[in-house]
Amino acid sequence: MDEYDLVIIGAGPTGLFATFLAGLRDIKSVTLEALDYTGGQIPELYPEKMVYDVQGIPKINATELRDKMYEQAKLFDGEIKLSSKVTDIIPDNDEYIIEVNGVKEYKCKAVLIATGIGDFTPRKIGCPGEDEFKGKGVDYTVKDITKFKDMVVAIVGGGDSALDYADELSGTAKKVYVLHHSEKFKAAEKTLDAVMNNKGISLMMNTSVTEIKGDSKIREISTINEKDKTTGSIKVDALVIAIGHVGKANVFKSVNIETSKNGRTILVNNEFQTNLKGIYAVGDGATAAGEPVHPIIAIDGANAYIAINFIKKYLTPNATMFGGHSSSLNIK
Ligand SMILES: Cc1cc2nc3c(=O)[nH]c(=O)nc-3n(C[C@H](O)[C@H](O)[C@H](O)COP(=O)(O)OP(=O)(O)OC[C@H]3O[C@@H](n4cnc5c(N)ncnc54)[C@H](O)[C@@H]3O)c2cc1C
Repeated sequence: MDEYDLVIIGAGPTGLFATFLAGLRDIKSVTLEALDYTGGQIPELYPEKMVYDVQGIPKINATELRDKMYEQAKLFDGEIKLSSKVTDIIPDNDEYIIEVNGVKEYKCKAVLIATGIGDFTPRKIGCPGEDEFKGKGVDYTVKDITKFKDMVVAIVGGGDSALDYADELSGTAKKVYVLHHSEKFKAAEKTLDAVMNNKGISLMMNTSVTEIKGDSKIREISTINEKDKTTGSIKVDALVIAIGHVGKANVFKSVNIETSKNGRTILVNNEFQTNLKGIYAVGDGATAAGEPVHPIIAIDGANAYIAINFIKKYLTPNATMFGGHSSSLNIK
């Protein structure tokens, strides 16, 4: 069994930065990622979007940002293992044994959980036809806009993802509908403005999808107005269901890690330690307040910086808390 000081679970933006930081602080680490690629939400949910809110980078394509994060993570030869889903964390005296894909693979002194929104299980509508037409016109993300060229597309949802997709697709699709079950959207002001001012998008408030119909592919959706209960139908070529993910803080059966009331995030203290000694959590899937207040790369990264410093102190009690400015470290 390979032994490490630290096992980092998840190679999304937070896990990648933590990998770099562990190297910066001379912590022997391995990062385990369930998927066969790194970057977490970026490749999964917005590979083609531009990102503007990373310090020092005015504007960058999300996939390019992920590639740079990977390059940074590998600066100190930090080990990153793909297709490695952590299925359990087993206490072993003061250490932990990490089970990967059902097999006990690693032993470590500390664990940093950076599993974000989990394994990207999309929330479903739960109507007839949803499973039948999945992949035959029913999608849960938009990864390639060109796939929707000249199509009539209905998008279900009222948050940032749904409205972003609508705005993006309106330039490529023939027609875009947004169906939202309530009368208020839950999106950022700028996103909302863009959609409200986009004449290519038809907004259908208080509207839910009740059935998805078709033959070898989707042809039509049935709808209901939640307020006056009138029913209707729309002929569509594609349906994008963007109503979030079933976020569930990872449950590792051999340890009882405390989570928020809704079970979606792991609770941490101001050192990013969970209720268990030696197990830390950071990123979109960890919070002191129940829900992540700022689920963005810069904040998650800053928190990873603090977490790694506390982990360093945990592993080496006489180490200094701050490892020094990177510009002073003579990194080759
Ligand atoms: C549409 C959209 C646009 C966004 N735009 C921006 C933006 O412009 N700027 C910004 O700063 N932020 C943006 N974000 C948010 C940003 O992507 C997240 O804050 C960030 O991805 C969180 O990183 P994370 O590593 O904590 O979690 P995640 O990105 O969710 O990554 C977690 C990783 O852990 C892995 N994992 C889960 N369980 C296990 C397991 N048991 N074993 C091994 N691996 C596991 C997952 O496969 C995943 O790769 C956006 C998010 C979305 C959805």
